[in-house]
Amino acid sequence: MRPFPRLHLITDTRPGREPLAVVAAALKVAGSGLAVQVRVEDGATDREAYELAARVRALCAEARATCLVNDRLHIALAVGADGGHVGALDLPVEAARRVLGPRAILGATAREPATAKAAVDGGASYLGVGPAYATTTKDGLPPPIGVEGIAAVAGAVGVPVIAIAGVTAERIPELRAAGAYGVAVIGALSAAPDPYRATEALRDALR
Ligand SMILES: Cc1ncc(COP(=O)(O)OP(=O)(O)O)c(N)n1
Ligand SMILES: Cc1ncsc1CCOP(=O)(O)O
Ligand SMILES: [Mg+2]
Repeated sequence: MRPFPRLHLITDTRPGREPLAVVAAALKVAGSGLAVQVRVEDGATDREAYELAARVRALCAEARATCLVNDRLHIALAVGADGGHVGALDLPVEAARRVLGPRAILGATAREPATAKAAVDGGASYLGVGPAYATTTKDGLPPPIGVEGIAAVAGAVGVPVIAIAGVTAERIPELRAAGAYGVAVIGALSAAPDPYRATEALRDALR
């Protein structure tokens, strides 16, 4: 079985972004060390989400990388993704586990130890923990929990903690020192002038 990836790239489908080009560049660098999470804007149709997920899934399969789908678990199943990710406004973790089945990868969002433990008890196989730092990528987030918050969650659970929000290559050492297994990024790759080079920097910082 592949080791669980430490670098998670979440697709950026906002206007002007090029999610598939960014995914292709990141896969060239990180290959099986990458998980790509297909995330579309709330207003996207299921058809749009399916078409993007099917293309990402094919690119991931070629590179032996992990493919996850955010929120829309029927699309994860439809494209044969490796799993999905749910948060507080999505299916409850237990229900998500029933939908995906016992072997799928299931991520859940948590920002503090109690919800993290409940998610693991409900069947989460990894946790997306944050916001670690401030970010402009997503509106309406609660205040950042910082490396202390990451450490509190990482110390409370036995599944991989993936730190999210405002993550850069420079911040990876302190996140790893706090107990994060890996990181999830949008802007660090999607807004990079050279996503290939930016993936190299993230990958090297995670080694
Ligand atoms: C790895 C990872 N961590 C957290 C999230 C956020 O999920 P959620 O809280 O459900 O918010 P949306 O991404 O659905 O807007 C994530 N997607 N991935
Ligand atoms: C989807 C999501 N959920 C919490 S923060 C976030 C976006 C993180 O984006 P960035 O890596 O650009 O800060
Ligand atoms: Mg969600």
